[in-house]
Amino acid sequence: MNNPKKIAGEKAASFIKDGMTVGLGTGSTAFFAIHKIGARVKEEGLKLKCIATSIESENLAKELNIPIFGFEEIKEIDITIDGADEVDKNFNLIKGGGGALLREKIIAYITKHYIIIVDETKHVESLGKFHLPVEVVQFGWQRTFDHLQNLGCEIKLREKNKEVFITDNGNYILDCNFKKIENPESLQTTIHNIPGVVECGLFINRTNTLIIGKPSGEIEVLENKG
Ligand SMILES: O=C(CO)[C@H](O)[C@H](O)COP(=O)(O)O
Repeated sequence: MNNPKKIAGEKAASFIKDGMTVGLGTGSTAFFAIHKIGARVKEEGLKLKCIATSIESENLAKELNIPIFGFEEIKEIDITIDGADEVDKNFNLIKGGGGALLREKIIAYITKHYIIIVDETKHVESLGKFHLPVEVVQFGWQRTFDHLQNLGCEIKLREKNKEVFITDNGNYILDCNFKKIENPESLQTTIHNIPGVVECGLFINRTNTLIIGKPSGEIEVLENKG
């Protein structure tokens, strides 16, 4: 049995070429891509400029001697490799299961080639079985909760180790269970209009390449031509 996350992550790392600026994703699938990039930096002497989507990924990259830069130096990214919680047939995503959605989205929006790596269980017909993470400011979060609930979802304030989970940006996450999201684009607009919302985990029209790892060892690479 192959590890689908590992083979997808390692395949994605093979897209990176010497001299590129690279966005490093967050989560257990991105972990394998970052490790492979670290190995390529060490073995092939690749010269890269990398930026991470979370403190966790930045720390991992530093351990692997991957050069990390800030936004003072990086205006545009050649390739970002990141995981996702769900990917629909139109390449739209739910992200933020690991709580890094805001930084992930900022990085996605300056990326020329956005590569998403998943195992096949995450490739779905339509989004919504996975809860939609919404990052909200702490001030008045209960009222932001009410506005979101009025959209017809069940919501949980995210916790970790029995404490309220705090993002790298000092905010809370409300996990919104919509069951099925019929129109991700219009839902994103509606959520963005709620006061207190910082960002939501819908990534519309961003993915260029989807890499799906399977336990058989097969890797499917789908290009978004839309
Ligand atoms: O969006 C994310 C973190 O905010 C992750 O990319 C997403 O949750 C997938 O994680 P994993 O690869 O561990 O299943």
